Amino acid sequence: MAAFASVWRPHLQSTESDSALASFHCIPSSSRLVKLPEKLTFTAFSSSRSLCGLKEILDFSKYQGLGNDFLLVDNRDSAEPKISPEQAVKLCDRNFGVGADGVIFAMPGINGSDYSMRIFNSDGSEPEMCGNGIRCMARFVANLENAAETRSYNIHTLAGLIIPKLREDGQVEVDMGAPILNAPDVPTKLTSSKDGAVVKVPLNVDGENWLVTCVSMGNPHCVTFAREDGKDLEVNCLPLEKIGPLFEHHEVFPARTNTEFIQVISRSHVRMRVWERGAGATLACGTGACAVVVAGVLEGRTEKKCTVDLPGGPLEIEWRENNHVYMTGPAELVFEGKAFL
Ligand SMILES: N[C@@H](CCC[C@H](N)C(=O)O)C(=O)O
Repeated sequence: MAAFASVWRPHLQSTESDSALASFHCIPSSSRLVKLPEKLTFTAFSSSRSLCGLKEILDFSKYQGLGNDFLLVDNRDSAEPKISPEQAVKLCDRNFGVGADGVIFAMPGINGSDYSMRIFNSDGSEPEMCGNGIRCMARFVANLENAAETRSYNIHTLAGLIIPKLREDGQVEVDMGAPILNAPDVPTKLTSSKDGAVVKVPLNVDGENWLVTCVSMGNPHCVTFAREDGKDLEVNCLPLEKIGPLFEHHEVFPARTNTEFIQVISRSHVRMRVWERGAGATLACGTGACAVVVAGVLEGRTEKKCTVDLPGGPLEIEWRENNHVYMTGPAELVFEGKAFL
Protein backbone atom coordinates (compact mmCIF):
# COMPACT_ATOMS: atom_id res chain seq x y z
CA MET A 1 0.00 0.00 0.00
CA ALA A 2 1.67 3.20 -1.09
CA ALA A 3 2.10 5.72 1.67
CA PHE A 4 1.28 9.35 1.20
CA ALA A 5 3.21 12.05 2.90
CA SER A 6 2.33 15.37 1.44
CA VAL A 7 3.47 18.88 1.83
CA TRP A 8 0.56 21.03 2.80
CA ARG A 9 1.14 24.62 2.05
CA PRO A 10 -1.64 27.14 1.75
CA HIS A 11 -1.66 28.90 -1.56
CA LEU A 12 0.88 31.62 -0.85
CA GLN A 13 1.50 34.47 -3.22
CA SER A 14 5.24 34.60 -2.61
CA THR A 15 7.64 32.25 -4.38
CA GLU A 16 9.32 31.44 -1.10
CA SER A 17 6.90 28.57 -0.71
CA ASP A 18 8.57 26.86 -3.67
CA SER A 19 11.71 26.28 -1.65
CA ALA A 20 10.13 25.71 1.75
CA LEU A 21 9.19 22.10 1.29
CA ALA A 22 9.09 20.04 4.42
CA SER A 23 11.25 16.96 4.16
CA PHE A 24 9.66 13.85 5.57
CA HIS A 25 11.98 11.02 6.54
CA CYS A 26 11.09 7.50 7.52
CA ILE A 27 12.30 7.31 11.12
CA PRO A 28 13.11 3.75 12.16
CA SER A 29 10.89 2.86 15.11
CA SER A 30 13.93 2.45 17.42
CA SER A 31 14.83 6.09 16.94
CA ARG A 32 11.29 7.42 16.93
CA LEU A 33 11.99 9.28 20.18
CA VAL A 34 14.90 11.16 18.63
CA LYS A 35 14.43 14.84 19.50
CA LEU A 36 13.93 16.75 16.29
CA PRO A 37 16.10 19.86 15.84
CA GLU A 38 14.38 23.04 16.85
CA LYS A 39 14.19 24.19 13.26
CA LEU A 40 13.15 21.53 10.77
CA THR A 41 15.40 21.57 7.77
CA PHE A 42 13.54 22.24 4.58
CA THR A 43 14.79 20.72 1.40
CA ALA A 44 13.22 20.39 -1.99
CA PHE A 45 12.70 16.84 -3.19
CA SER A 46 14.04 15.94 -6.59
CA SER A 47 11.24 14.17 -8.39
CA SER A 48 13.41 11.08 -8.95
CA ARG A 49 14.33 10.61 -5.26
CA SER A 50 12.62 7.60 -3.77
CA LEU A 51 11.38 7.75 -0.21
CA CYS A 52 10.87 4.56 1.73
CA GLY A 53 10.64 2.77 -1.61
CA LEU A 54 8.13 5.28 -2.99
CA LYS A 55 9.20 6.22 -6.45
CA GLU A 56 6.89 8.91 -7.75
CA ILE A 57 5.83 12.31 -6.59
CA LEU A 58 2.67 13.91 -7.94
CA ASP A 59 2.15 17.67 -7.74
CA PHE A 60 -1.50 18.52 -7.21
CA SER A 61 -3.70 21.50 -6.39
CA LYS A 62 -6.74 20.92 -4.17
CA TYR A 63 -9.81 22.88 -5.31
CA GLN A 64 -13.42 22.80 -4.17
CA GLY A 65 -16.71 23.94 -5.63
CA LEU A 66 -19.32 24.14 -2.84
CA GLY A 67 -17.46 21.42 -0.97
CA ASN A 68 -17.30 19.05 -3.96
CA ASP A 69 -13.55 18.70 -3.86
CA PHE A 70 -11.00 17.63 -6.43
CA LEU A 71 -7.29 17.17 -6.93
CA LEU A 72 -6.28 19.10 -10.05
CA VAL A 73 -3.27 17.78 -11.94
CA ASP A 74 -1.31 19.77 -14.53
CA ASN A 75 -1.38 17.19 -17.30
CA ARG A 76 -0.73 19.65 -20.18
CA ASP A 77 2.35 17.72 -21.28
CA SER A 78 0.60 14.43 -21.97
CA ALA A 79 -2.49 13.03 -23.66
CA GLU A 80 -2.65 10.32 -20.98
CA PRO A 81 -3.51 10.92 -17.30
CA LYS A 82 -0.42 11.00 -15.07
CA ILE A 83 -1.89 8.48 -12.66
CA SER A 84 -4.05 5.36 -12.95
CA PRO A 85 -7.62 4.99 -11.69
CA GLU A 86 -6.27 2.74 -8.93
CA GLN A 87 -3.84 5.45 -7.79
CA ALA A 88 -6.70 7.98 -7.92
CA VAL A 89 -8.73 5.78 -5.56
CA LYS A 90 -5.85 5.79 -3.06
CA LEU A 91 -5.28 9.54 -3.43
CA CYS A 92 -8.99 10.27 -2.87
CA ASP A 93 -9.11 8.22 0.35
CA ARG A 94 -9.80 10.69 3.18
CA ASN A 95 -7.73 8.74 5.70
CA PHE A 96 -4.95 7.03 3.81
CA GLY A 97 -4.67 9.58 1.02
CA VAL A 98 -5.14 13.27 0.39
CA GLY A 99 -8.94 13.07 0.32
CA ALA A 100 -11.19 14.20 -2.55
CA ASP A 101 -14.33 13.36 -4.53
CA GLY A 102 -12.20 12.93 -7.65
CA VAL A 103 -9.00 13.66 -9.56
CA ILE A 104 -9.16 16.02 -12.56
CA PHE A 105 -6.53 16.21 -15.28
CA ALA A 106 -5.95 19.45 -17.22
CA MET A 107 -4.82 18.02 -20.56
CA PRO A 108 -3.87 19.35 -24.01
CA GLY A 109 -6.74 20.65 -26.15
CA ILE A 110 -8.41 18.45 -28.78
CA ASN A 111 -9.83 19.64 -32.14
CA GLY A 112 -8.82 23.23 -31.45
CA SER A 113 -10.09 23.45 -27.85
CA ASP A 114 -7.99 25.30 -25.26
CA TYR A 115 -7.75 22.23 -23.04
CA SER A 116 -9.37 18.89 -22.49
CA MET A 117 -10.52 17.55 -19.14
CA ARG A 118 -10.66 14.02 -17.84
CA ILE A 119 -11.77 13.00 -14.37
CA PHE A 120 -11.61 9.90 -12.21
CA ASN A 121 -14.28 9.54 -9.51
CA SER A 122 -13.09 8.54 -6.05
CA ASP A 123 -14.02 4.92 -6.89
CA GLY A 124 -11.75 5.07 -9.95
CA SER A 125 -14.55 5.15 -12.52
CA GLU A 126 -14.34 7.77 -15.27
CA PRO A 127 -17.43 9.96 -15.79
CA GLU A 128 -18.13 11.94 -18.93
CA MET A 129 -18.40 15.31 -17.19
CA CYS A 130 -18.22 17.12 -13.88
CA GLY A 131 -19.89 20.48 -13.32
CA ASN A 132 -18.24 21.62 -10.09
CA GLY A 133 -15.04 20.10 -11.40
CA ILE A 134 -14.95 22.09 -14.62
CA ARG A 135 -15.40 25.33 -12.68
CA CYS A 136 -12.38 24.30 -10.60
CA MET A 137 -10.46 23.39 -13.74
CA ALA A 138 -11.13 26.82 -15.29
CA ARG A 139 -9.76 28.49 -12.15
CA PHE A 140 -6.80 26.08 -12.12
CA VAL A 141 -5.70 26.71 -15.72
CA ALA A 142 -6.19 30.47 -15.28
CA ASN A 143 -3.82 30.29 -12.30
CA LEU A 144 -1.34 28.20 -14.31
CA GLU A 145 -1.46 30.81 -17.09
CA ASN A 146 -1.54 33.79 -14.71
CA ALA A 147 -4.49 34.71 -16.92
CA ALA A 148 -6.78 37.71 -16.59
CA GLU A 149 -9.53 37.35 -14.06
CA THR A 150 -12.26 37.34 -16.70
CA ARG A 151 -11.94 34.98 -19.62
CA SER A 152 -13.63 31.89 -21.10
CA TYR A 153 -12.16 28.52 -21.97
CA ASN A 154 -13.24 25.97 -24.55
CA ILE A 155 -12.73 22.65 -22.81
CA HIS A 156 -13.14 19.31 -24.55
CA THR A 157 -14.71 16.64 -22.35
CA LEU A 158 -16.16 13.17 -22.94
CA ALA A 159 -19.54 14.98 -22.86
CA GLY A 160 -18.48 17.37 -25.65
CA LEU A 161 -17.28 20.98 -25.64
CA ILE A 162 -17.99 22.79 -22.35
CA ILE A 163 -17.36 26.54 -21.92
CA PRO A 164 -16.61 27.93 -18.44
CA LYS A 165 -16.23 31.71 -18.02
CA LEU A 166 -14.39 33.35 -15.12
CA ARG A 167 -16.46 36.38 -14.04
CA GLU A 168 -15.34 39.63 -12.39
CA ASP A 169 -17.41 38.79 -9.32
CA GLY A 170 -15.28 35.67 -8.78
CA GLN A 171 -18.03 33.28 -9.82
CA VAL A 172 -17.61 30.87 -12.71
CA GLU A 173 -20.44 30.62 -15.27
CA VAL A 174 -20.51 27.47 -17.40
CA ASP A 175 -22.37 26.70 -20.60
CA MET A 176 -23.09 23.05 -19.81
CA GLY A 177 -24.60 22.29 -23.19
CA ALA A 178 -27.99 20.80 -23.98
CA PRO A 179 -29.62 18.14 -21.78
CA ILE A 180 -30.08 14.67 -23.27
CA LEU A 181 -33.56 13.27 -22.67
CA ASN A 182 -33.94 10.33 -25.05
CA ALA A 183 -34.13 7.35 -22.65
CA PRO A 184 -31.59 5.06 -24.36
CA ASP A 185 -29.08 7.97 -24.49
CA VAL A 186 -29.28 8.82 -20.78
CA PRO A 187 -28.96 5.77 -20.60
CA THR A 188 -31.92 4.13 -18.90
CA LYS A 189 -34.07 1.09 -19.63
CA LEU A 190 -37.11 2.82 -18.16
CA THR A 191 -39.93 3.28 -20.66
CA SER A 192 -40.25 6.84 -21.87
CA SER A 193 -43.43 8.68 -21.00
CA LYS A 194 -43.08 11.97 -22.88
CA ASP A 195 -41.58 12.40 -26.38
CA GLY A 196 -38.96 9.72 -25.78
CA ALA A 197 -38.08 11.10 -22.34
CA VAL A 198 -38.59 9.43 -18.95
CA VAL A 199 -40.69 11.95 -17.00
CA LYS A 200 -42.31 11.20 -13.63
CA VAL A 201 -42.11 7.44 -14.14
CA PRO A 202 -42.50 4.99 -11.21
CA LEU A 203 -39.30 3.18 -10.18
CA ASN A 204 -39.33 0.56 -7.44
CA VAL A 205 -36.38 0.94 -5.07
CA ASP A 206 -36.16 -0.95 -1.80
CA GLY A 207 -39.85 -1.86 -1.99
CA GLU A 208 -41.00 1.71 -2.52
CA ASN A 209 -42.18 3.33 -5.76
CA TRP A 210 -40.43 6.63 -6.52
CA LEU A 211 -41.46 8.99 -9.34
CA VAL A 212 -38.32 9.69 -11.40
CA THR A 213 -37.28 11.82 -14.35
CA CYS A 214 -34.07 10.85 -16.16
CA VAL A 215 -31.74 13.46 -17.68
CA SER A 216 -28.19 13.25 -19.01
CA MET A 217 -25.81 16.22 -18.87
CA GLY A 218 -23.27 14.00 -20.53
CA ASN A 219 -23.49 11.84 -17.41
CA PRO A 220 -26.65 10.07 -16.23
CA HIS A 221 -29.00 11.53 -13.61
CA CYS A 222 -32.12 10.14 -11.96
CA VAL A 223 -34.12 13.00 -10.39
CA THR A 224 -36.94 12.41 -7.92
CA PHE A 225 -39.26 14.97 -6.29
CA ALA A 226 -41.58 12.45 -4.62
CA ARG A 227 -42.51 8.86 -3.97
CA GLU A 228 -45.63 7.53 -5.68
CA ASP A 229 -47.80 8.98 -2.86
CA GLY A 230 -46.95 12.38 -4.32
CA LYS A 231 -45.95 13.86 -0.96
CA ASP A 232 -43.05 16.32 -1.03
CA LEU A 233 -39.73 14.81 0.08
CA GLU A 234 -38.08 15.89 3.32
CA VAL A 235 -34.65 15.61 1.72
CA ASN A 236 -32.70 16.22 4.95
CA CYS A 237 -34.35 13.14 6.49
CA LEU A 238 -33.58 10.64 3.70
CA PRO A 239 -31.28 7.64 4.48
CA LEU A 240 -28.97 8.44 1.54
CA GLU A 241 -26.32 5.89 2.54
CA LYS A 242 -29.00 3.18 2.32
CA ILE A 243 -31.05 4.14 -0.72
CA GLY A 244 -28.34 5.93 -2.73
CA PRO A 245 -26.47 2.77 -3.76
CA LEU A 246 -29.78 1.04 -4.59
CA PHE A 247 -30.56 3.77 -7.14
CA GLU A 248 -26.94 3.94 -8.36
CA HIS A 249 -26.76 0.23 -9.15
CA HIS A 250 -30.38 -0.28 -10.20
CA GLU A 251 -30.65 -2.57 -13.24
CA VAL A 252 -32.54 0.09 -15.23
CA PHE A 253 -29.32 2.17 -15.31
CA PRO A 254 -26.80 0.20 -17.39
CA ALA A 255 -24.08 2.84 -16.76
CA ARG A 256 -25.16 3.32 -13.12
CA THR A 257 -26.56 6.75 -12.24
CA ASN A 258 -26.24 9.87 -10.10
CA THR A 259 -29.44 10.40 -8.09
CA GLU A 260 -30.85 13.73 -6.95
CA PHE A 261 -33.55 13.99 -4.24
CA ILE A 262 -35.42 17.30 -4.43
CA GLN A 263 -37.65 19.40 -2.20
CA VAL A 264 -39.40 22.29 -3.94
CA ILE A 265 -39.24 25.53 -1.91
CA SER A 266 -40.76 27.64 -4.67
CA ARG A 267 -40.94 27.54 -8.48
CA SER A 268 -37.50 29.18 -8.60
CA HIS A 269 -35.88 27.62 -5.52
CA VAL A 270 -35.27 23.96 -4.68
CA ARG A 271 -33.33 22.04 -2.05
CA MET A 272 -31.23 19.10 -3.27
CA ARG A 273 -29.31 16.19 -1.88
CA VAL A 274 -27.32 13.90 -4.12
CA TRP A 275 -25.88 10.41 -4.18
CA GLU A 276 -23.24 10.45 -6.88
CA ARG A 277 -22.23 7.60 -9.14
CA GLY A 278 -18.73 6.59 -8.13
CA ALA A 279 -18.44 9.09 -5.28
CA GLY A 280 -21.40 8.60 -2.92
CA ALA A 281 -23.04 11.41 -0.99
CA THR A 282 -21.28 14.65 -1.94
CA LEU A 283 -21.88 18.23 -0.78
CA ALA A 284 -22.68 19.39 -4.29
CA CYS A 285 -23.09 18.15 -7.87
CA GLY A 286 -23.11 20.65 -10.73
CA THR A 287 -24.31 18.36 -13.50
CA GLY A 288 -26.91 17.11 -11.03
CA ALA A 289 -28.19 20.61 -10.31
CA CYS A 290 -28.56 21.19 -14.06
CA ALA A 291 -30.46 17.92 -14.48
CA VAL A 292 -32.74 18.90 -11.58
CA VAL A 293 -33.89 22.15 -13.20
CA VAL A 294 -34.53 20.36 -16.50
CA ALA A 295 -36.53 17.70 -14.65
CA GLY A 296 -38.40 20.34 -12.65
CA VAL A 297 -39.50 22.07 -15.83
CA LEU A 298 -40.50 18.82 -17.52
CA GLU A 299 -42.58 17.85 -14.46
CA GLY A 300 -44.13 21.34 -14.32
CA ARG A 301 -42.70 22.02 -10.85
CA THR A 302 -40.17 24.82 -11.50
CA GLU A 303 -39.26 27.71 -13.74
CA LYS A 304 -36.29 27.46 -16.14
CA LYS A 305 -34.21 29.69 -13.83
CA CYS A 306 -33.68 28.33 -10.34
CA THR A 307 -31.52 28.55 -7.26
CA VAL A 308 -30.52 25.02 -6.29
CA ASP A 309 -29.58 24.79 -2.61
CA LEU A 310 -27.07 22.01 -1.94
CA PRO A 311 -25.50 21.00 1.39
CA GLY A 312 -22.33 22.85 0.27
CA GLY A 313 -24.14 26.01 -0.88
CA PRO A 314 -26.26 27.38 -3.76
CA LEU A 315 -25.86 27.06 -7.51
CA GLU A 316 -27.68 29.31 -10.00
CA ILE A 317 -29.05 27.28 -12.91
CA GLU A 318 -30.79 28.50 -16.05
CA TRP A 319 -32.13 26.45 -19.00
CA ARG A 320 -32.04 29.07 -21.75
CA GLU A 321 -33.89 29.44 -25.03
CA ASN A 322 -30.91 28.02 -26.94
CA ASN A 323 -31.63 24.76 -25.08
CA HIS A 324 -28.31 25.00 -23.24
CA VAL A 325 -28.19 24.83 -19.46
CA TYR A 326 -26.02 27.43 -17.68
CA MET A 327 -24.59 26.91 -14.20
CA THR A 328 -23.00 29.63 -12.06
CA GLY A 329 -21.06 29.01 -8.85
CA PRO A 330 -17.71 29.32 -7.06
CA ALA A 331 -14.42 27.47 -7.49
CA GLU A 332 -11.68 27.93 -4.88
CA LEU A 333 -8.10 26.84 -4.44
CA VAL A 334 -7.57 25.32 -0.98
CA PHE A 335 -3.91 24.26 -1.02
CA GLU A 336 -1.16 22.81 -3.19
CA GLY A 337 0.78 19.70 -2.35
CA LYS A 338 2.89 16.75 -3.39
CA ALA A 339 1.67 13.19 -3.09
CA PHE A 340 4.06 10.24 -2.93
CA LEU A 341 2.71 7.36 -4.97
N1 LIG B 1 -19.81 16.10 -8.82
C1 LIG B 1 -19.77 16.19 -10.25
C2 LIG B 1 -20.18 14.89 -10.96
C3 LIG B 1 -18.99 14.01 -11.02
C4 LIG B 1 -19.25 12.82 -11.87
C5 LIG B 1 -20.37 11.95 -11.33
N2 LIG B 1 -20.00 11.38 -10.04
C6 LIG B 1 -20.61 10.85 -12.34
O1 LIG B 1 -20.04 9.76 -12.18
O2 LIG B 1 -21.35 11.13 -13.30
C7 LIG B 1 -20.51 17.39 -10.76
O3 LIG B 1 -20.37 18.42 -10.12
O4 LIG B 1 -21.17 17.30 -11.82
